[in-house]
Amino acid sequence: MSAPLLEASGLDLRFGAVRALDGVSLDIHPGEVVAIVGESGSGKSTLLRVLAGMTAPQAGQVLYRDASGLRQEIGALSEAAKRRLMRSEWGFVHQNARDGLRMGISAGGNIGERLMAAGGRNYAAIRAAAADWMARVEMDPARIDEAPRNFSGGMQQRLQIARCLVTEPRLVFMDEPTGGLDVSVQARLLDLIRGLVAELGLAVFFVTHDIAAARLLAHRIIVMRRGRIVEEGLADRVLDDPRHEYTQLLVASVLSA
Ligand SMILES: Nc1ncnc2c1ncn2[C@@H]1O[C@H](COP(=O)(O)OP(=O)(O)OP(=O)(O)O)[C@@H](O)[C@H]1O
Repeated sequence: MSAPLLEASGLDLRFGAVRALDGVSLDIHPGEVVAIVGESGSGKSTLLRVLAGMTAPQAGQVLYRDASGLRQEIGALSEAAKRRLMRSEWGFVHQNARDGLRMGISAGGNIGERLMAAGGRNYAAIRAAAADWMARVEMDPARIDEAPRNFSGGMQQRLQIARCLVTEPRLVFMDEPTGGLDVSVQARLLDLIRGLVAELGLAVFFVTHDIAAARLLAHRIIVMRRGRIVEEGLADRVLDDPRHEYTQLLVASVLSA
């Protein structure tokens, strides 16, 4: 197997008396999709933010192997270096599309801006790429000049995904990417994400409450409870043969829902 893209070890983070992360270690390999599941408050979003360098852990480290093969400790990078990484090799899809879009500029501008941040300068080519990406996420490219507020929640989420993927990052973090959307919209969006992730060979960490989404998208599942990893393994194994009592409860609560 190829060397890990990202390796986290011994991550600890407390908020007062709450241990949001308690000795978390994990890794992800190129092209691997890892779902982080667990009940509300188990530390999923905190873990994602720490892995993406948005929040510093109180102990432990996150190492990232960049496109040139260099292993970098995320906590030791300057803010500018982290922003560069986020513009080029990484992407982040927020639960709320508004957190990942610029609401004041057009749909095409939202996608094109990320290409320009990555060094694109040819306006016609950027606009063509933006239109192409709108089509890839099943949006109407004729609406390229419309502002995000004109689009439904599901369409805004598609736009956020297009903005994130247009630069073909190596590693994408997704925090409940279909949370808050209607169930029918969620299903189509999950299908779309699954297709794009496979086509681009992306490595993805994605946080979800939704065991069905984890089954659909993930190769591997990490189960968190009270800031700790209680179980991890291949998605089918974890869901069909959960070993930890807590995972059994999570899976059973979905089956009986
Ligand atoms: N900035 C913060 N200040 C104080 N406590 C926090 C902060 N962020 C998270 N916590 C606490 O840390 C714990 C883990 O929170 P986190 O948001 O990571 O859980 P989660 O599994 O993502 O939950 P949810 O599914 O509800 O988003 C919770 O008890 C939460 O209240």
